[in-house]
Amino acid sequence: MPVQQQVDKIVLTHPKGSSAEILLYGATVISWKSGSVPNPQPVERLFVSSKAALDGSKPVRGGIPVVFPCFGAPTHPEHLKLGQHGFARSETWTFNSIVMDNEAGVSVKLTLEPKASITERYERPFHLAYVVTLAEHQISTDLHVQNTALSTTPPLEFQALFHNYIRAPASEVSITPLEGISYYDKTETSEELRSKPKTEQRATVDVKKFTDSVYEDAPGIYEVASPTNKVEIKTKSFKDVVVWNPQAEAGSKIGDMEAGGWEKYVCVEPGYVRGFVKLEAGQTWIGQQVLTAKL
Ligand SMILES: O=P(O)(O)OC[C@H]1O[C@H](O)[C@H](O)[C@@H](O)[C@@H]1O
Repeated sequence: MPVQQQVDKIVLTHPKGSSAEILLYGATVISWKSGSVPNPQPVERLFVSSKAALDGSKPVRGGIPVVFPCFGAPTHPEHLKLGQHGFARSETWTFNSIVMDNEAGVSVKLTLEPKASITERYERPFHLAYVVTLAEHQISTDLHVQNTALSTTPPLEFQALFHNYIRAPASEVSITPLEGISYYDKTETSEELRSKPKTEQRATVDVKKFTDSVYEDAPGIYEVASPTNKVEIKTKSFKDVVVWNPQAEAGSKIGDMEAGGWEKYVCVEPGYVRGFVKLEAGQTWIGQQVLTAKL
């Protein structure tokens, strides 16, 4: 069966051999196994910590967590009761439907609407739909945000981001093309330095040291390359991208990170995180990424 509905997750299987697993908790993609043109045998492309909780007790340390409506600690007045990265990654979504099931792609839709656990911390009405589509060498994730409020209310203001943990040796991985793009360095020691933009000088960005960089107005198409995995990330409506690897310096302090886990991945996270999307009542915004296995 190309779409298998289990108690806690949806498993997608493509007729050409690729597969994906989506946890209903957080709509988190926790596995994407894909071959590529040069290497047709499917292999795991995402990193999930062996210490990650998959039982809904906390956001998943790995895969593709969905960040909404705030990135990092909340700054918007409507988000102040929310935790880091908002609520989308820590709520259980509903399996809505199979969108497509053929050789071109196997696609499902999950949804999230206001419920008590959300409305006690966040008052704005919204409808989220998340469409995950698996193709032979690709997975795409589309987040549809609808402002379901009455037309007299002010726009819905939010941030959104896909927190991709791409499996790759951190000592060898490079991310391109970010040269010349301005970024905010969250590893800096003071708020003053963290809020001062720097300009990326490197033709290829690496994560050999603790890295937490928010690139603003980035190209929207990236290559994450290492000797064992190469993934292209093509995005729509996400003007920013975050590159994060904690290395031992910060990684050893993360409770659900396996020992040395930071050596096995890089997070390359397309998002709209500098400023806010402003969505008028009745309107829908779509943020999208397509990940393509290239090696
Ligand atoms: O530990 P989490 O809440 O999952 O956040 C993990 C990381 O997410 C992003 O990459 C942020 O830029 C980092 O500052 C943060 O440490």
